[in-house]
Amino acid sequence: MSKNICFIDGLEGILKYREIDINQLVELPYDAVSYLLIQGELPGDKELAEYAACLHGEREVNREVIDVIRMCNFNVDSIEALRTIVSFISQFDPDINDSSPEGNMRKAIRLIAKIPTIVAAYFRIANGKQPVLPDPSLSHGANFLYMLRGNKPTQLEAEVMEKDFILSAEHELNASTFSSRVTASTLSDLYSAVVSGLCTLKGPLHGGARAEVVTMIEEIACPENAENYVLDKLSKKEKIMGFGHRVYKTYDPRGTIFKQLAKQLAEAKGDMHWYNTAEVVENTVIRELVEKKGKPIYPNVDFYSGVIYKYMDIPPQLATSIFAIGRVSGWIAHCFDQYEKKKIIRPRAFMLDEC
Ligand SMILES: CC(=O)SCCNC(=O)CCNC(=O)[C@H](O)C(C)(C)COP(=O)(O)OP(=O)(O)OC[C@H]1O[C@@H](n2cnc3c(N)ncnc32)[C@H](O)[C@@H]1OP(=O)(O)O
Ligand SMILES: O=C([O-])CC(=O)C(=O)O
Repeated sequence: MSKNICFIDGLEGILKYREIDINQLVELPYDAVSYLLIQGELPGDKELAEYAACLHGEREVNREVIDVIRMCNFNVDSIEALRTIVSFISQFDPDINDSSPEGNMRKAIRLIAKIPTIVAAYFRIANGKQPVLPDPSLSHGANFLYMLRGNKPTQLEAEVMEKDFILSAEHELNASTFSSRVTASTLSDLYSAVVSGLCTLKGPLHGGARAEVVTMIEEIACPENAENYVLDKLSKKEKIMGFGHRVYKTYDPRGTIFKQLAKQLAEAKGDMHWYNTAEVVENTVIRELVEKKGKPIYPNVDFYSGVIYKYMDIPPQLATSIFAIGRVSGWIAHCFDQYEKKKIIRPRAFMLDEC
């Protein structure tokens, strides 16, 4: 059942994937969480080894993909390229016309495995460098950073990236997952459903907020500027990116974990600057909106993840695509659930009044 994929208590700030709390999930490898979401239960050692081997073996992309990346416009957000290329690679998938559960699983593995390679290759080519071949011996997070930079990340950076993918992987019927499900509900193929998800994730009210957070932290530049920046925005009735949530009326549990990770990275790098800037933003928003106005506007999943990207030298143009690397497992879990239902999603227009 779709409600079994994810559980959110927006008042208590509890999040579970398949009945397992996010605080436990974040200690697992991304491959295990991806398996859990898609297969419905945690893998045993043998299942995990097999699933990981399949994923790691499917990371490479073909020559044509690199040729298309070279034709992209590098002055816009990377999600423009990612959306196009995911659509492009569907033509080369030998299972594109096989909608059996087995065919869909093979497509799922290729999508989860190749999206990080596409994002990293885009980044390297955009910066005048050659793409780096994936390293099958590395975890999802470590391999992504390796393909991005051309050298192995520190253990902490690899762990933070892995946890970012896990924390971003699933969130019930958020806008992009809903979009993917609607596409799957017509029995359209998995690539089309993932492209729908990517198009919807891009918006700044949803996954696009993470890129805006990175830009905002850069613009604020130092903790001394942060309070006035927030007060100025609020006085103009503008939103502070990375805050607020339709479901959480308390602190987002992923926000708490991301905040700890941001602090760990800041300490390890001996540079508290971005973390302290973010903390003043948070304290000001909470004082002005929660304490003075009683509005439940706390940091969401996009706030401290954006701060982490500052510490990992990840530019805003990559932030939404990196979110998608994690979220694709959630989209696929929902699509598989939807395929089983074999029922088209077709709400009536009056239902939009309640959204
Ligand atoms: C992965 C994700 O999608 S997580 C969300 C990522 N998006 C963002 O961070 C963008 C900023 N946040 C927002 O725009 C919103 O909080 C959303 C889209 C996440 C949720 O939207 P909704 O549930 O529709 O809340 P809505 O936008 O109506 O806001 C309710 C009130 O809180 C205020 N508010 C909500 N978010 C913020 C914010 N980030 N900054 C300032 N005020 C805010 C609104 O101005 C509104 O005030 P009002 O009642 O006085 O008019
Ligand atoms: O659930 C939502 O509405 C937004 C979302 O995707 C998330 O918080 O991860």
